Amino acid sequence: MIYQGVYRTPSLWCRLHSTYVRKMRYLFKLKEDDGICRQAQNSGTFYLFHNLSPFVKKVGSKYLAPQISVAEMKSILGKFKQNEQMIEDSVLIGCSDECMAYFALDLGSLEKSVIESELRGSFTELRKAFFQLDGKDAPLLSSAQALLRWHDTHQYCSKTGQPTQKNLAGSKRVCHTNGIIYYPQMSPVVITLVSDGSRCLLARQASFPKGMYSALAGFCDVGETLEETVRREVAEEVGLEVESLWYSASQHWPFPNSSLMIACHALVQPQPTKISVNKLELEAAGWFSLEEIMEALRREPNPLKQEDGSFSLFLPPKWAIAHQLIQEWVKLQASSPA
Ligand SMILES: NC(=O)C1=CN([C@@H]2O[C@H](COP(=O)(O)OP(=O)(O)OC[C@H]3O[C@@H](n4cnc5c(N)ncnc54)[C@H](O)[C@@H]3O)[C@@H](O)[C@H]2O)C=CC1
Ligand SMILES: [Mg+2]
Repeated sequence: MIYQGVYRTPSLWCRLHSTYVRKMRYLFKLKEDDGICRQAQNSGTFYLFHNLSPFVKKVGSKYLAPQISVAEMKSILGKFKQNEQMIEDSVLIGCSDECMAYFALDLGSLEKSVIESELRGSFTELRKAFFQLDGKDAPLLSSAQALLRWHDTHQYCSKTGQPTQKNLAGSKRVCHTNGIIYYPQMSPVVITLVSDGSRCLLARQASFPKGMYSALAGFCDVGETLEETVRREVAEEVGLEVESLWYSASQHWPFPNSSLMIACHALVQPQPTKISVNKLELEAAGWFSLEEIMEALRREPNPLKQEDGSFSLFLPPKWAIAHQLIQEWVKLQASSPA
C-alpha cells in the first residue's frame, strides 16, 4: 500500500528514488501498462527508421540521430494522409532523466525521399553509420533496430499461424488464439581475446574491412555454458586449447541480427602456440606483440594501404567491445612482471 501511495505522489516519489531507479520503474510501467504507454507516446520523441535503416543527419564526419517530436510526427503522417494511430506501431527504447520516453518507428510503408527532404537528413544503413555515430546514439539505434526487426519477423504465431499483436511498448507479442506470449530474442555470442602471456591473438573474417583484426567470436550452441563456448570456439577457429578464462563485460551487437556479445579474456599455454586457422570461419589469424597492438591503437580505425600493397593493422573502433578487451589486455601487460 505504501509503495502504491508513493507511486501516486510524484514529488515524494522523486525524493525517495535516484534518477536511475525512477527511470527504470517508469520504463517498467510503460512495458506493463498500454494506457500509460499511449500517454507517453503522445509526449515522447521518436527515432525514425525506413525498412530498418535509421534516420540520421551527417555533421562533418559524424552521424547524429535526431529525435523527432510527436508534433513533427503528426505533421509527417498528415502529409501522407496517414492515420495518427500509426504512432502506436512504435516501440519503446528508453527515456530521458526526466522520464520523457523515446520510441522507434519504422516508416517503411511511406515514400522515403519525401520524409528525407521534410526532415533534412537521410535513412542510412546502420552498418554504414554505426562507427560514426555518437556514443549515446549507437546503442539506442542498435537496440531499436533489433527490436523493430524482431517485430517485423514475428507477425505470426509459429504454433497457430494466426497474427500476433504487440503490446504498446513492443516488449512482447501475444497470440490471442492460444495466449502464447512471445518475447524479443537475442543470440548469446562470446568474444574472446586469447593471450599466451606476452602476445595476443587477433583474427579477421573475409568480410572485415581490409587490415582490421579483432578478437575471436562465436555463437553459443544450445546447452553450452559460456566457458564451454569460449573453449570450443578457440579450438574450432585457431586450434588452441584454453587454459583459463575470465569475464570482462558485455555489449548488445546488432549485426547480423540481435546478439549479446559476452567478452572474455583467455589464456593458452605459452607452448605450443602454433595456430591452425579454420579457413571456413576465418581469413587469417595471428599473434601480435604489445608494441604492434600499441601502434595499432594509435591509428584511426580505417583501412590504410602501405607501399607494398598490404594494409596496416587496425582495430575495431573505441566503443566496440573487442576494442575494450584489447585495451584491458594492454593495461594487464603493463602491470604484469616481465
Ligand atoms: N565486435 C567485434 O569486434 C566482432 C563482432 N563479431 C560478431 O560476433 C558474432 C559471431 O561471430 P561469428 O564469428 O560470425 O560466429 P561463429 O564463429 O559462431 O560463426 C558463424 C556461423 O555460426 C553459425 N551460427 C550458429 N548460431 C548462429 C546464430 N544464432 N546466428 C547466426 N549464425 C549462427 C552459422 O553457420 C554462422 O555462419 C557476429 O554477429 C559478428 O557480427 C565478430 C567478430 C568481431
Ligand atoms: Mg567466429
